[in-house]
Amino acid sequence: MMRSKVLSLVARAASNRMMSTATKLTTVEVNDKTGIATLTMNRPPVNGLNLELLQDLKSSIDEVEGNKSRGLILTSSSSTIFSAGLDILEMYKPDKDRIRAFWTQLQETWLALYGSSVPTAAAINGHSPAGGCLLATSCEYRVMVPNFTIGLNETQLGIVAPKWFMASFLSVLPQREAERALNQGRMFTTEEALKVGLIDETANSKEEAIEKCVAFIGTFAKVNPLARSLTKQQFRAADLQQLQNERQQDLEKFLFFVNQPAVQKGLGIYLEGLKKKAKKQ
Ligand SMILES: CCCC/C=C\CC(=O)SCCNC(=O)CCNC(=O)[C@H](O)C(C)(C)COP(=O)(O)OP(=O)(O)OC[C@H]1O[C@@H](n2cnc3c(N)ncnc32)[C@H](O)[C@@H]1OP(=O)(O)O
Repeated sequence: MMRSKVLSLVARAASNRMMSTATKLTTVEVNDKTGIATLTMNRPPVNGLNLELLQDLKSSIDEVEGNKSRGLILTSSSSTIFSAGLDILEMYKPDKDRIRAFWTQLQETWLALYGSSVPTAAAINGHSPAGGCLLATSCEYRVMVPNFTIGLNETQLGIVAPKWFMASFLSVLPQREAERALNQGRMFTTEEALKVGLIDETANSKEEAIEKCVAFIGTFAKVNPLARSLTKQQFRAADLQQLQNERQQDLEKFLFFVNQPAVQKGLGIYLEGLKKKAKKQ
């Protein structure tokens, strides 16, 4: 029996970057029986990671860290999309101040999720390109529903994944597979992702994916929580420290890159393609 405690009701949804409405973008529900928190992204239509969703994700992760949950499961309220990755509208013809806040928030959210002290798992119940894959690979375990795709497709958009995106990817895949997939901007089907080790298990539904994530988190039931979390943090310390040390340079590098006319042009063409495809459907 699940007592649904909505711990994080967050405001400021913005499907248009200038507009804010009082919609919650993430919810956290803690299961009374298992003590495990399910963090659900809820920014239709595709859980595009804009500034507000990233802020909400970060505060939800902080909440889970603070409420003594036994683990965190990240999932989506959509039936077909886990997350479409970064909201391209944040990067295309960007507002100067907002894009700084956006990238800084992305860094903070990644540091919180990748460095989380609680066991983390992703129930990937839909497509998970780019930033969506970053969130999934920041977790310790991934269960994915069939007929979707996952991967870091940045090169397909003419952009370059930063080092810390690569670090998350490399924490899951061997260097050779990771390098090839990133260079190709490859999107893996669920089956391909399982074969290569990008995901750990498949499940036939979101519910089953969550059950499998719960079972993974349950494997730590008899492990000392402090020893477990310190061990995890030691494994991840170098990646986390590298971004901490280079946060300002990473931001400036991103701003320089994204403002290049050729990059702006590429993003514009990519967006146009997405919109045309959406209209045809
Ligand atoms: C130096 C920079 C480093 C940056 C590092 C990371 C970069 C990223 O994360 S960039 C984002 C990369 N993401 C993608 O390439 C995914 C693009 N989207 C898709 O492939 C599909 O939308 C998806 C498979 C996720 C879902 O397909 P559908 O269910 O068929 O939906 P639609 O394609 O019809 O999309 C609906 C609606 O959403 C808009 N959309 C989709 N993705 C994005 C996005 N990432 N950012 C902004 N907007 C997005 C799409 O244009 C449609 O809009 P409307 O036409 O207005 O309805």
